Amino acid sequence: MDESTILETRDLNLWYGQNHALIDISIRIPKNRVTALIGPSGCGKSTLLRCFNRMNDLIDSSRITGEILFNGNGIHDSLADVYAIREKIGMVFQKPNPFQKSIYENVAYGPRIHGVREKKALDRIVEESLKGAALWDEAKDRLHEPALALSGGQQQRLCIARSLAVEPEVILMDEPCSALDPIATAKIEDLIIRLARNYTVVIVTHNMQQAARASDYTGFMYMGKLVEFDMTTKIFEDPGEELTENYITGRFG
Ligand SMILES: Nc1ncnc2c1ncn2[C@@H]1O[C@H](COP(=O)(O)OP(=O)(O)OP(=O)(O)O)[C@@H](O)[C@H]1O
Repeated sequence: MDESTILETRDLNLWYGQNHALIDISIRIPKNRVTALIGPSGCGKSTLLRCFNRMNDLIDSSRITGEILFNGNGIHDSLADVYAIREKIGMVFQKPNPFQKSIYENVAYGPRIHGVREKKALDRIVEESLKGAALWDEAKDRLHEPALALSGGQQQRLCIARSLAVEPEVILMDEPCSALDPIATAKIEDLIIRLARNYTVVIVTHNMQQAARASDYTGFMYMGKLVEFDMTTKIFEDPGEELTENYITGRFG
C-alpha cells in the first residue's frame, strides 16, 4: 500500500471487563482516503473506531494494550492532549445529534469554545463548514432557525459541518446513514467521497453496498480480529480470505 498513513494501531487489544473485544489489531489508515470497517454485529467495529480518538477512555470497564499513532505520535503518550486529539479526529454518530440551538450556533459552537469571538470570522467559518458539508444551499436562508427543524439527513450533514468547523484532519463516522432514507443516504455518501479530498474518513457501516460505493479501503473484522484489510475493490472482487468472501457474499452476518 503506497499511501501515507495518518492513523495506525499496532497490536491493539481492548477488553471491556473480561470481554476481549479487540484482538491484536494492526491497521494503517491511509491519509485523505475513505476507509470502511465492515463485519458482523459485535465484531468490534465501533470499538476500534472509538479508539482512534480515545472515546473509549470514557468507558470505565475498558482497558487497552498496544499502540495507537496519529501522524506518528502515540495518542496515549504522556504529552498527548486528549482534547486536541478529539478536535483533530472528529466523530459523527449513528443518530444525528445536533444541539438544541440554531443551525448557526451548532456550527459556531466549537470555534467559539476555541476562542474565535469576532462575528465576521464566525460567519465565515459557519459558511465554509456548511458548504463543506453540502448544506449551505439548503440552510443559508434559515441559519437562525432551530437545528432540530431540519430533516434527519440535513441534521446529519449539520453534524458533519459542526465537526468541520474545528478543522479536523480525520472524521470518524459510526453508521452515519443508518437512521436515514435512501435519498438522504445517497447525499451523505456523495459527501463522504468529496470530503476525502481534504480529510481522512473512517466509516463503520453495515451496508456493504455503501462500503463498496463510498470507500477506497475496507477492513473486514470478525470476532474482535481484523481478518483482512485492502483496497475496497480487492476486498469485494477478490478477497484473500474465505471468511471475508463468505461475509460479503451474504453467507453469514
Ligand atoms: N460500552 C461497552 N461496554 C461493555 N461492552 C461493550 C461496550 N461497547 C461494546 N461492547 C462489547 O464489545 C464487543 C464489540 O462491540 P462493538 O459495538 O464494537 O461491535 P460492532 O461491530 O460495532 O457491533 P454493531 O455492528 O452491532 O454496532 C461486543 O461484545 C459488545 O458487547
